Amino acid sequence: MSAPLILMVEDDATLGTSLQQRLELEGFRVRWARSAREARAALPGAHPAIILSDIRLPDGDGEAVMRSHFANFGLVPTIFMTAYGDIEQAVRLVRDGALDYVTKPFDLDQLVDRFRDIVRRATPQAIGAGTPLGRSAAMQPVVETLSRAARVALPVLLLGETGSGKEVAARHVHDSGPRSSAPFVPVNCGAMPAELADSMLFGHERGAFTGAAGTHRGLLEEAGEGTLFLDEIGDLPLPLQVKLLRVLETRAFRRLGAAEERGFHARLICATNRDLESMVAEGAFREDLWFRINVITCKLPPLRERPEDIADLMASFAEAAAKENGFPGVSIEPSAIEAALAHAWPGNVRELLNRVQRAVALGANGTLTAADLFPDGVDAGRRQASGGDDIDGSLSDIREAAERRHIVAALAKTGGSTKDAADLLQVSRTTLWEKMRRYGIDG
Ligand SMILES: Nc1ncnc2c1ncn2[C@@H]1O[C@H](COP(=O)(O)OP(=O)(O)OP(=O)(O)O)[C@@H](O)[C@H]1O
Repeated sequence: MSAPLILMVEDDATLGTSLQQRLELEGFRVRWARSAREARAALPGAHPAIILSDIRLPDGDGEAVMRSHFANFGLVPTIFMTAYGDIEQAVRLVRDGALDYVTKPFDLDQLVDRFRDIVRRATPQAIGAGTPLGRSAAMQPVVETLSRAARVALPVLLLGETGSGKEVAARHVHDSGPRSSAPFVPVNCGAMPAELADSMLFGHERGAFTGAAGTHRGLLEEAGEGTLFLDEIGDLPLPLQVKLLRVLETRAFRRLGAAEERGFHARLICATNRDLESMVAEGAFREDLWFRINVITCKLPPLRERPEDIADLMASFAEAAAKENGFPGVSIEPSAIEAALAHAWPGNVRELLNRVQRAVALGANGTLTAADLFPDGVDAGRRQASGGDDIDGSLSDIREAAERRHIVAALAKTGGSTKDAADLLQVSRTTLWEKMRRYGIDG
């Protein structure tokens, strides 16, 4: 795969040069436009993974460039660079579809981390049918429901906290079913600027509105016979909820400005971390749409409720991160697994992935320690896990939780061998089996 392309729009030669050098060092390709005119000329054929743009340009502003590009070619993750005083404009830009803005002078390390995250999220190869969703007891009913869902074309609604793996689950359903060779089209409903949302979803004909220079296929059309994944469906504005409902009822839609209808053939998967039922009760989400999308419902458990998966995920994230950084391999210290098991993971699998990637990239000697994983302090993680200074649970609850964590860590260290884990824990294999059964740990 070629290096991700960043289209940088910046008229300041000094800042532009240092950004270009640093980004290229980090493995990105950079195309540098020094004015609004150059950006407009470069954008249509460039297909950048990310746009990094100054707001004020000598011959215009980045805002106008972004709007016309989004209107004609769809959203591209865009980060604006602003000087003090442009903040109001930057906030408006984010509301209109830009991903974020940074205030000059900004921290380049953080910007590079952000870019990596954007590229990773947009790269589907890390997930799919081949991704083990999890071996834990809490994930088993989820895996079964998703496998059954893959075989039928009914709508699926995925619920769960942010970062718990809803998009991974959606791709899994798509990749495991008969539509796997057709497109999987993810749409972040929360990130669609209101005035472009119609055109992004349904497409438009040339001249359908000011600025519509050519025809544009919308996301419904892009999905073809594949899967349309509507992430953050709870953020879909009410007028669009009405339009989506009509599409689901008639299985047809119309491009903006078009006379004829087109068939909608894709399978629908929706996801949200919001409480749709309460939204329905409050009138913020249409009940009829909720009935339509809520056919097969599946709740992804938060990572803290599936501790048996933590060691597996750490191992696979560490291996991938080592490969990405050109390291021969990484060994994970038991203390790191212990610390991970004690952490509350408010950001779920995404937080684990980010922590492991950072730990592998910055750690030394090919070993991942608890301190690498929690540079902010292992104790901070523990406190969160146990709910601050509250003394919660009896002594035996706490002893059992610690015993369980220890067994999971030993099994992870021995690659699942109960014999070696029993040796490590200095108990008989029978004792180990009994405890595994009692704590619901898979062998
Ligand atoms: N089983 C898994 N195996 C590998 N990676 C995973 C797994 N589950 C989640 N991830 C990774 O964790 C991150 C978050 O997952 P995902 O985007 O699916 O979560 P989400 O619930 O859709 O989050 P949000 O609600 O914020 O959209 C992604 O980088 C994803 O690749």
